[in-house]
Amino acid sequence: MQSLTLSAVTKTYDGATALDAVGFTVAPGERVALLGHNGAGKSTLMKIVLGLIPCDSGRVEVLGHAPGSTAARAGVSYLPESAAFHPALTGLEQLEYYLRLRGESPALAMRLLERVNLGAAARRRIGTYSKGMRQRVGLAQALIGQPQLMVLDEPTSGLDPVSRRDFYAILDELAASGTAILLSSHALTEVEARTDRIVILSGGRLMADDTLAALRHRASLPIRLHVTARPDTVATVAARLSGSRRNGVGIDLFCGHDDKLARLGDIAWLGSLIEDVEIVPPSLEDIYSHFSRRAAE
Ligand SMILES: Nc1ncnc2c1ncn2[C@@H]1O[C@H](COP(=O)(O)OP(=O)(O)OP(=O)(O)O)[C@@H](O)[C@H]1O
Repeated sequence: MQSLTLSAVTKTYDGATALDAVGFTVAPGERVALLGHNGAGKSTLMKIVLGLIPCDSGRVEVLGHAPGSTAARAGVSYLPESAAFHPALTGLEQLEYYLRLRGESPALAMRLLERVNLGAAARRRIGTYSKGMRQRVGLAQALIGQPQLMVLDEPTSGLDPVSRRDFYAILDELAASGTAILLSSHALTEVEARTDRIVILSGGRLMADDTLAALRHRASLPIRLHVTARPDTVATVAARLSGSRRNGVGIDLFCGHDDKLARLGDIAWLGSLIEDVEIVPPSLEDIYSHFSRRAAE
């Protein structure tokens, strides 16, 4: 059974279409990134999955149940983009409060805070926390009850690079134990490395739904071969590798997937004139622009 199934989901606000026949699935243990420009429909989709708003038509199944039903809510957790907490409560008190609301033992609060690296600050008021620390309280809250599906709306905005890495390490652990994760983000570089599948929305329509490798293949964008020549050979190397672009001792060649090996052969042929070569595939940013642009055409 899929953890989340959306099929032909459509939603309009006062006649304006926010989601147009969107369909995709998230399997247990899968980490899926939901990408799209501002207004693409990401938050609308998440609200429908959480059962906060209904869709106009289509089918949504959350852990095999209707969104917002008691059974679905028991297995789903949510982290909004800017989690707001009571500034006068300590992190520990806030977590104990959420645990009681979910019918769990408040004694679990400290363990959850330690898991998100907030053990030392647990007895400080949330009003004194940084934005990153508040976001981690939000993550601790989302971990209550070992959710089977986590819905995370731009979860790493406001986190520093180390906190982001720690955050994704926790998501990896959860996914490894079978939790399905749907997260929206504008930080494409981090999503590229830390998710299994990419869903791209544009103007409420689904433009792409696949692994990064498959999207890369479909987009067939040029691959960059970055060649570093020895300082005294750069002009010769640039001339021999026709179609290249020079930048100091670096020389860039662009080629398609199918002629990559032939181009690498040309480079290898130059032997000791070359110091190094790096293969740079199109980034998620390039792929995202490709599929989003297609939507506008
Ligand atoms: N309550 C509402 N009433 C009317 N229109 C709405 C409402 N909520 C969202 N919309 C519209 O629906 C469209 C999709 O909005 P949504 O918030 O889902 O996009 P998003 O992808 O989450 O954007 P962002 O990245 O800015 O959060 C937008 O055109 C938005 O203006």
